Amino acid sequence: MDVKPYISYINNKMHIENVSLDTIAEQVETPFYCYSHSAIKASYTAYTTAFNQLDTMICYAVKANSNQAILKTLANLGSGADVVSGGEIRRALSAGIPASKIVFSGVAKTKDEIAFALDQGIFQFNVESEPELLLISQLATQTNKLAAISIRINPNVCAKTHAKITTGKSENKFGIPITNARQVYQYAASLPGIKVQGVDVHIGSQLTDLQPFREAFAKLADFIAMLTMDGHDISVIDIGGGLGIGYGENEIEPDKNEYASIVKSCLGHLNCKIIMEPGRSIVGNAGVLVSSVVYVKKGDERQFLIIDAGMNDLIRPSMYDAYHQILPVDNTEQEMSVYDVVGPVCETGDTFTKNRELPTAKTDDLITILSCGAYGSVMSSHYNTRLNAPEIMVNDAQFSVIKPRLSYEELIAQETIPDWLSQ
Ligand SMILES: Cc1ncc(COP(=O)(O)O)c(C=O)c1O
Ligand SMILES: N[C@@H](CCCC[NH3+])C(=O)O
Repeated sequence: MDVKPYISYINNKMHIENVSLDTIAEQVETPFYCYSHSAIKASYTAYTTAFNQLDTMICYAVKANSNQAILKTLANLGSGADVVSGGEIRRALSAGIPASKIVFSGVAKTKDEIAFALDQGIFQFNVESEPELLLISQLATQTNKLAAISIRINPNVCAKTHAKITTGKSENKFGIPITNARQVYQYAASLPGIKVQGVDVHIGSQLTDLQPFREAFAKLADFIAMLTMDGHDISVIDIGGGLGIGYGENEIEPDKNEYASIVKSCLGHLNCKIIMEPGRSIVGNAGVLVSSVVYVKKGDERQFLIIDAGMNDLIRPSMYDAYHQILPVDNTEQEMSVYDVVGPVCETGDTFTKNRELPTAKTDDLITILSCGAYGSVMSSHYNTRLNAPEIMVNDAQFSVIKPRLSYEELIAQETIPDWLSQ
């Protein structure tokens, strides 16, 4: 029985590809993240297939999951990287993604980060403000470099997604309002050390309705036509990321072919290189979080399934009220119970779901939280001095630990007590 591509029940045990999750749990201990190498490859390839009629470069959004093994998987497929910090540039380079395929987004690029990116020779800066543009120009001029830039346009489009991950409305901090972007392009063209090569847009994340993309890309096409009339040579269009995934059971995912045809119909006639920055839609459904039941606690009104993964491991439910499917690793239990699934952290918000009907569970049973490959491990913390959930990658019948669990000693050793405090 297939749960997601490359995640299925074989002999009543949930498997990622051909490895049973309980086999991994015996060796690694819960909680842990587990990713399917083949699922990542399949979603990347779905993009290249859908976009095969356009000149495209996929720059995987590193923020979604920046583990070196994930980046290496994508580097091997030819992917570039969309990065938002000097740290992410270093991660991408270290996994073998060449600087010539790196685009640098983000509203707060610092002097050091810009200098490093210039030094490495990245493909382009996606500029988000005038002061940033000036700083890039100054740093490029000082080092005799030419910085290729796109300006991120804020098209003031409603992305119809969660308010906390909407980025293309005028009240959001991202990009330059489309209403004054034309002047900013003129300003950019007047600056030394700057090569204006493109236009960039990213309106939000987890978009399941494609209409907002159509709206944004149509605005972008008109805007590019105006830039061309103004004498700018626009050869690159960065359409950002944002394509959503199915989190619910049997939820239909937005179709990549339909997305590609929208891009083609809105922007194809401009004959530019199309950059895209997908994150979640590459890794989101390729990963799960596996956890054990610690206790089943009966309250007056509710029954709590207390598990050993917490909001420090996966913050999406507490932060965005995000829905994640929860399934047992062993699916033989037929009886159902209603639970609030909660973690060990001392916060009421450490709740994965409320009133969810799940197979009746007991201490030590393994459960899986699905769709955790994106914005899972990368957003985790050590809150409550909890050790990180290790990350595992499965490839067919083999699996490898791609990030180990730190020990308590290693965790505590990251801090120092000043001499003047020691007695
Ligand atoms: C500039 C930029 N590009 C790409 C992404 C990746 O988005 P997603 O993971 O929704 O594809 C984000 C995150 O929303 C982003 O801010
Ligand atoms: N962290 C968000 C996505 C943010 C996208 C980054 N621009 C999530 O978990 O859904």
